[in-house]
Amino acid sequence: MSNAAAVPTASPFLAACRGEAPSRTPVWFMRQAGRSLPEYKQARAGTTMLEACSTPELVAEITMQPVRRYGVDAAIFFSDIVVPLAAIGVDVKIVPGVGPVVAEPFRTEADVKRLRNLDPCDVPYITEAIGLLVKELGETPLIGFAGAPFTLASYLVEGGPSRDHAKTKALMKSQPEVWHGIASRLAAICGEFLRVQVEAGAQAVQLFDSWAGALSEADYRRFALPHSTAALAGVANSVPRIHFGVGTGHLLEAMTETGAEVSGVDFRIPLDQAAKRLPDKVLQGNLDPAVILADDEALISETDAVLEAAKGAKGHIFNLGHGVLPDSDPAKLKLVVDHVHEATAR
Ligand SMILES: Cc1c2[nH]c(c1CCC(=O)O)Cc1[nH]c(c(CCC(=O)O)c1C)Cc1[nH]c(c(CCC(=O)O)c1C)Cc1[nH]c(c(C)c1CCC(=O)O)C2
Repeated sequence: MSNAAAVPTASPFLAACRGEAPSRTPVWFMRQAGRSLPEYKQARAGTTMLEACSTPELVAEITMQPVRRYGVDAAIFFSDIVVPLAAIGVDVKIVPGVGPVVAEPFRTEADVKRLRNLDPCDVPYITEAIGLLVKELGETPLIGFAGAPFTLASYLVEGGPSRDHAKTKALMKSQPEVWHGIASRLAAICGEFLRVQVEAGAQAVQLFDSWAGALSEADYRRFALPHSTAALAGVANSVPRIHFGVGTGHLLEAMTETGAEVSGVDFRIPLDQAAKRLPDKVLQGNLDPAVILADDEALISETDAVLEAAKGAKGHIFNLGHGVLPDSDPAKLKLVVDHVHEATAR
């Protein structure tokens, strides 16, 4: 049984996710916990990212930091998309300033078998951290998340971050059965990772297919969509599901076929255009993260432009169009939260 029912629908974030009229437009930020916060740097000192992610008290503390500071309408669980891979024994490290690096890349039939299923017993620290958070968060909902199979597979196949995803695309085209083997195992792992978080008390989930925008629509449909759909099916009919990718303007409609209730829109597509294309979806987004570094006047007018563009949508959750940049001033993020709340209070 999930604890989702215990959360009052008074949460503006959950009301918006369900397509109901919230008391104000809810706001949260992708990557709201992290390097832009001095208290984060202090909490993380002397601990690697993956160590931090498996220490429940630290996970709970870091997840709470942006909630306390900004008054956002949702917390995002402090973890990383590679945590479930590390949990099943994949030799992956998160290198500061680089990202996930995989010691032995996955490229053959034999490599498919290196991906075993995730068991809830592999991630007791996730269940424990969420238990701590549900108590501390009170009425603020917690968003669980996972990386989508394509984005995770890109790290596994390339061996690390990649601009062009060339080895991944080459594998899809030349050995589709190996590709589908890797991606379907990743879908099972992602689905289970989401399920563990929901069972522990996460009230919504976001599937990050950050790099899906690198695929043509035809390739997305053939090589990524079935696996993302399978991953999200693990938590269907239990909590609202948000689906997000970067540079995915050409995939907006295709990505909704995963069944996600909320479509995350990056900053390249105006929300009024997204609303016309996705009339049945609640939209999340999409202030350009770079605008947080602009002066206050520009920041407020760009924030208002996002709110205005979202008016034709079925529902709107205010967010950035991708993650908070490390140089962001926390005071500017606070300004955006307060402004959205004041401008939209009903
Ligand atoms: C692609 C991806 C990753 N991780 C994630 C994605 C998808 C989102 C996106 O498109 O950005 C998801 C993620 N990673 C992290 C969160 C935590 C919650 C939050 O949104 O605040 C979330 C939701 C923490 C993190 N994940 C990471 C950090 C920074 C590590 C640190 O502070 O030492 C944080 C706070 C590390 C990480 N992990 C990853 C990258 C590219 C990096 C950056 C490496 C660097 O530049 O240092 C992989």
